[in-house]
Amino acid sequence: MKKINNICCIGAGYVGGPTMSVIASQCPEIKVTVVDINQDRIDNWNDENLDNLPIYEPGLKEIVAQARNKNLFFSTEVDKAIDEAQIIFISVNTPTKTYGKGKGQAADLKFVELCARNIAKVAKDDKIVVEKSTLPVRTASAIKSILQHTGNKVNFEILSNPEFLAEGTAIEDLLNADRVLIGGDDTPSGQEAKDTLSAVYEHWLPKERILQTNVWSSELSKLVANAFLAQRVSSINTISALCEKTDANIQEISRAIGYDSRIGSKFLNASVGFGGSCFQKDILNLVYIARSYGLTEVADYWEQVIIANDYQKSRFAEHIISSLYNTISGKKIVLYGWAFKKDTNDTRESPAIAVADALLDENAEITVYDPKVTAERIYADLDYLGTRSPEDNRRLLKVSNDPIDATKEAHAVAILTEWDEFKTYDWKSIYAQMLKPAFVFDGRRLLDNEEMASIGFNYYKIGQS
Ligand SMILES: NC(=O)c1ccc[n+]([C@@H]2O[C@H](COP(=O)([O-])OP(=O)(O)OC[C@H]3O[C@@H](n4cnc5c(N)ncnc54)[C@H](O)[C@@H]3O)[C@@H](O)[C@H]2O)c1
Ligand SMILES: O=c1ccn([C@@H]2O[C@H](COP(=O)(O)OP(=O)(O)O[C@H]3O[C@H](CO)[C@@H](O)[C@H](O)[C@H]3O)[C@@H](O)[C@H]2O)c(=O)[nH]1
Repeated sequence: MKKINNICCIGAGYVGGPTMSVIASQCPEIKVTVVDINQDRIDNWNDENLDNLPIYEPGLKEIVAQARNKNLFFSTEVDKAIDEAQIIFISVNTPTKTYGKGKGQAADLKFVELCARNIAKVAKDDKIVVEKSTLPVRTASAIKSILQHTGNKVNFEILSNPEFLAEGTAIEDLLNADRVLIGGDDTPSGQEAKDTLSAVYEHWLPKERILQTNVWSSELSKLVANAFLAQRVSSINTISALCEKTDANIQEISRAIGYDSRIGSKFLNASVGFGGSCFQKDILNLVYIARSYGLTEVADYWEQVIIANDYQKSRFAEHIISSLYNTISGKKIVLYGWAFKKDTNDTRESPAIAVADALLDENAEITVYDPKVTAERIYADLDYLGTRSPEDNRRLLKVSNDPIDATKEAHAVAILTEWDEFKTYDWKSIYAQMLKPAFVFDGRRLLDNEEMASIGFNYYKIGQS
């Protein structure tokens, strides 16, 4: 088994940055270089002020402070890092395709292919190439084909090592992973590569948690894990709609079913819908793959998870509109939270974007407060939808840094992210300065019904009538 002292990771994003920071902090003898073509991102990773790191994750800046410029480096010198590394992680983005065949469903693999071509061009000695990005099943064969046709006699072993961290808990998830999955060929050199990568993780994780499979099982397991998790959220969210009609309480239902050890209690929190860069993208990809093999029933089954999620977001927006007497034109509605979940500044596929867009369609005057998301990001998310002009988005939607001041003369507050600080606000003072009747629409089930009602609010909690 090879002794590893040099690792490179292509892609300094939400996965590459935290994952490599943890590897560097746990493996002091290994030099870890994270490279990216985005100069701004790399500059931010190298910023002396650790509050300017491009990603916010609890515990991340402490780990970066400990390892950066010792055995952890961030750089745009992609070729040099590839050349020096024994293991190369590919951790670039694999978004849903926005063009051509598979548009709107298949994963766009152009960035991954560019990495493979770059590795093929630069490598002068044998390398282990690790798919860290989430990829459709059988992508490794495309990477292998590109790498094996370089004619430079370099031997490449391709491994699949999907990442299971969740944002907001990335460092904890990495340090204490339930499992690490490593897929590779069952040949002697494939086995050696799997063991070599396994030894890196064994610096801090027990060997039993490192699972080895063939490449295809590993690639597909990642899509399936996300599909199962998202399915639970959609399942509980569909039942939240039924609860609102029947006087049943979704929290009591989650508790009642979660006590069944076969079902388990996690991922049963009803919400305004799931967001994040992964769930929707990976299920769409699974649906696309199933359809491409002619498995229509399989594809339809999983597609329903996305349809139910879209329904939950629009149902929430429609409830706001109907509660405010079917007209919200010119009414001030404050959105608490824009990130797709708490403790992250990531807004990709955040349900807040869809809810805001639906309210703006009705000419509401929106004010957004999020403790970690910038105004620039919020406008970029809305402009990307192309529903209305950037000028209209800026005219109708304002971003505030003061969550309490934002509620002055507001008709309603809608809670869209479960930031802990929302629970600590003085809701009596908020009530005092809002227009009456004052409404709170709680899409994250954060606040207490009785307390909110006793203050005087018309309080709606998703999943409860
Ligand atoms: N975000 C998550 O929580 C998460 C968790 C598990 C898995 N994943 C998967 O990991 C992969 C990466 O996700 P992410 O959220 O880190 O993406 P990201 O967009 O945050 O980061 C990707 C980075 O790759 C860089 N890049 C693209 N092409 C490049 C090239 N040719 N050379 C150098 N750099 C290049 C981009 O500039 C960007 O900084 C995706 O496949 C995703 O599905 C994400
Ligand atoms: O009971 C729940 C649990 C989650 N959510 C929502 O579901 C979304 C996704 O949450 P979570 O899974 O915690 O965050 P992600 O960072 O998207 O992580 C998922 O996607 C990653 C990218 O593939 C995987 O690595 C992780 O294992 C997987 O949990 C968020 O909008 C949550 O608010 C709910 O509404 N109710």
